Amino acid sequence: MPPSPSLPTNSYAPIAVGSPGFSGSAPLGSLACPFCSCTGQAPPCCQCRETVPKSDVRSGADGAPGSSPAGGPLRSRSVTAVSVRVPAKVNLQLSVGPLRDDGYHDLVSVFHAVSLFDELSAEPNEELAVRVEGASAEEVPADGDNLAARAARLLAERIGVHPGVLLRIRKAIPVAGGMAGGSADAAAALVACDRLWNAGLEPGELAELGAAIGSDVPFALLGATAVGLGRGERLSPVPVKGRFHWVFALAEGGLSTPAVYAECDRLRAAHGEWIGAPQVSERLTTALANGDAKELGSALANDLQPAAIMLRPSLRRTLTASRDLGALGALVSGSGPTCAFLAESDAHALDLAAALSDAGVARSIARAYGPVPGATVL
Ligand SMILES: C[C@@](CO)(OP(=O)(O)O)[C@H](O)COP(=O)(O)OP(=O)(O)OC[C@H]1O[C@@H](n2ccc(N)nc2=O)[C@H](O)[C@@H]1O
Ligand SMILES: Nc1ncnc2c1ncn2[C@@H]1O[C@H](COP(=O)(O)OP(=O)(O)O)[C@@H](O)[C@H]1O
Repeated sequence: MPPSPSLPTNSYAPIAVGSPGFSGSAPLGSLACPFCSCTGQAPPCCQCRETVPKSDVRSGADGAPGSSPAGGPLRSRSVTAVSVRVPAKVNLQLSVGPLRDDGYHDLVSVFHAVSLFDELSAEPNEELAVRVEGASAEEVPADGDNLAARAARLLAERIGVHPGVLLRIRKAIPVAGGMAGGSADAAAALVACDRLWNAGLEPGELAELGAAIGSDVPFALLGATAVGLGRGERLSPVPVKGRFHWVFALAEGGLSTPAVYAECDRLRAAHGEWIGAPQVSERLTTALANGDAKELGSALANDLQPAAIMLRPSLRRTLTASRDLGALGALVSGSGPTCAFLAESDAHALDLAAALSDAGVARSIARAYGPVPGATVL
């Protein structure tokens, strides 16, 4: 793990990765559900049982709603296969601080989990093995370099078992698309293997292992909407009212995350920009709390966007087209090259998706809504 970062000054008290309070802890000192704006109950609350489809509500192997997806009570019966569904993310705000000595940047990253899911199943096997299928499977390593395999190995080392597991991954999240698909699969592998091997780790312990794999893995475990500080791994849930509707323009080929960060540093140096500690946008968090899509659309911001456009100039056309077609907001998702567009409603998202498809500015178009829960045992 990289050394502890200096924190930006804002009102968010991050949940320490590794603490038992990692999952479902509340921001701003109140007990709040991360899926909606209610403050009276631990999640899932009465409200999101209504607003989140039943299949999105976290459930344990016994199907009891509300039991912890990542961890949960140690089970004594042996498990033969575990399937986990895990969402993609879009960064609603991605503010990048100066380059740190360890090669990372301090961030304010407002993560938002959306209903575009990879699925991973884990079953006993003699050795650690990976099979990948689905969209762009050929671009994903099917060996020990797969982030899911690395996560399973790390968990096995931690609990002292042989990593005998076959991981089957069905990809729907674009590869190297800025939607954290690899991190999602690593999170799914942690949850699945924890259950398969009866490890019973606390959600915070899984998050700590996840952070050692990649900065975005703890969020893929937590899901919903959360502010990530440090390198993005120190999370605080953000209250959201209702649901937001998104259209994603998937690009041909990916962008390398380290290359985009390096280009961001290069552009800043070339412009002689002074970079201070990033701050959470109150305008954005207020829009989320109020369920105000119009306001959220104009508060979206990504410091990596100029770098992504520099490395992939065609993204400028994609973003411009969406604004012309009436999106409430548009931005590059994380390090790109996927672009995210906010719609007013489900019907508006359908129209926007059709118009973007006709405009021919993307390899393919996907629709999704957020927030949704993190890695969840099916
Ligand atoms: C940019 C973001 C936005 O959420 O994700 P993507 O959009 O690519 O999915 C993240 O910061 C990516 O997180 P993740 O993909 O887990 O990155 P890591 O494996 O931890 O780091 C890969 C590399 O990205 C750079 N990096 C990552 C995180 C960070 N806070 N500062 C950095 O400079 C470093 O060069 C690092 O070596
Ligand atoms: N399970 C996985 N799914 C996707 N990519 C993976 C996986 N394991 C390793 N990778 C590698 O990680 C790189 C980044 O992938 P991904 O997480 O999808 O992108 P991003 O960091 O832009 O969100 C890919 O180029 C791929 O080589």
